[in-house]
Amino acid sequence: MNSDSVSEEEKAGMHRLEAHDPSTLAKPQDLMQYEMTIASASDLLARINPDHPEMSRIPKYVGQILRNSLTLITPTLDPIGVATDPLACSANHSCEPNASVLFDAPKLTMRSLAPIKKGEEVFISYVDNTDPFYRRQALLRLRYRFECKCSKCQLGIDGRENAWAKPLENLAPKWASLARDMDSTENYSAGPENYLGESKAEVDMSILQGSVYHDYEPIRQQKDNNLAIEALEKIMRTCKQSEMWPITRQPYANVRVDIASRMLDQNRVALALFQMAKTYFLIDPILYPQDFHPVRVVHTWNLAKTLVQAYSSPNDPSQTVDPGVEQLFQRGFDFVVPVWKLLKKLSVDVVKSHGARSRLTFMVHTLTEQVKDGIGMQNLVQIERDPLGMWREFEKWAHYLE
Ligand SMILES: C[S@@+](CC[C@H](N)C(=O)[O-])C[C@H]1O[C@@H](n2cnc3c(N)ncnc32)[C@H](O)[C@@H]1O
Repeated sequence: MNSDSVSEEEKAGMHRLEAHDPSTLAKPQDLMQYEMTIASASDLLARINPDHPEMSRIPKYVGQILRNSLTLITPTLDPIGVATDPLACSANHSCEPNASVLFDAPKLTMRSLAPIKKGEEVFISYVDNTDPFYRRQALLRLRYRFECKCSKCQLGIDGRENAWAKPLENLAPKWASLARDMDSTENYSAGPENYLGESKAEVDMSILQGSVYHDYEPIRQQKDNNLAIEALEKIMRTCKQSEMWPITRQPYANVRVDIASRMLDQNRVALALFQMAKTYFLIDPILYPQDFHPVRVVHTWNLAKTLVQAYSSPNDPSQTVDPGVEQLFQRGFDFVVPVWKLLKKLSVDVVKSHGARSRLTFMVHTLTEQVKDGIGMQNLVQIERDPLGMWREFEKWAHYLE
C-alpha cells in the first residue's frame, strides 16, 4: 500500500477489520490505556469538529488498532513504528511463518519465506519467532489475545529454541543463589514470559532468563554507546559464565548482533567483524534456516559492508584504521576473497528476501558491481579459486571471541 493514497478498496478493508473490545482486556492498566486513548482521540476530533461524523466510531478504531497493528521495520530491520494496513493485517500469526512483512518506504510488502500453494493460508510472525516457547505464547496472549497453536508451538518446550546448554539441575550453586536473591526484589519468576516449569531448577533459570531479557529490553533506546556496550557485555557474561545458554538461544544471539553494531559506531571494526562472523557462520544458519531469510540477508549485508570498510580504511584519509584491522593486514589476510564471496551470494538472496526493486537490493547490487570492477575480470577467477585458503581463515574468525 502506498502511504500517500488510500483507495476505496483499502478504506473498505479498514472498515472490515475486526476489533478487540474492552472485554478482551484482562489487566486493569490495559483497560485504562484503552479508555484514555479513546478519550484523547475523541477530544482531538472534537476540537477539529464537535459534530464530526466519525466521532462515535472512535472506540471501534482504537479496538481495530489494538487487534491489528503490526510493528513496522525498515528493510534493514530497524523498528520504526506501527502500522494498521488492511492487507498485512489480514494475515494470521504462526511462529513458523511462510511470509514476512517489510516496509520499504512508502511501500509495505509481504514476501514469501517458503513456497505457498494457491489456496494455502499466508502466515506472518507477530513476534520474534526465535524466542523460546513460553515467551512467544505470553507476548501473543498479552498483545493479541490468543493462544498460538502453530506447528512450532505444538512442539512446546521440545522446540529447538528452548534448548539449554546443560540440564537445568546443573546450574552452578553460585548462579542459583544469585537468582534467588534477585527474585526477592525483582520477582522475575512471576512473569508468564519467563516461565519454564515448577521445579526449583526451572524457577532458578526462569529468574536468570527474566533478568537478561529485562536488562536487554531498554538498551535499544540507549543513545550512549559506552553505556549500551557495558550493559550488553553484562548480559553476555551472564549467558556465557552461567554456562547455560547455547549461543543460539535468545536473547544471547540478538545481544551479539547489537554489540557488534555498537562497536562499529566506535570504530572497533575488527572486534565487530569477529562477532558478526560468529553470527554468520554459527548462529544465523540455525535460527533462520533459509539463506534468503530477511534477517540473515541483512546480517550478511552488514558483514560484507564492514569488510569493505575495513579493506578500504588504509587508503581512505577520512577513516582511522582500527588497530585490529591493521593486524589482520599484517598477518596477510586478503579481505577481497570473503567480500566477493559474500556479495556474490547476497546479490541473489536479496532479490528473494526483499524483492528486485527494493532499496536494499539496489545497494547490494551497486556495491557488488563496484567490487567486481575493482577486482577486474582477469583477477576474478583467481579470487574465486582462493588458492591461499582465505575463506578458511575467515571461517576461523567465528571462534575468536566468546
Ligand atoms: C491482525 S489480526 C489477524 C486477522 C484476523 N484473523 C482478523 O480477521 O481480524 C490479529 C488477530 O487475529 C487473531 N489471530 C491471529 N493469528 C492467530 C492464530 N494463529 N490463532 C488464533 N488467532 C489468531 C487474534 O485474535 C489476533 O488478535
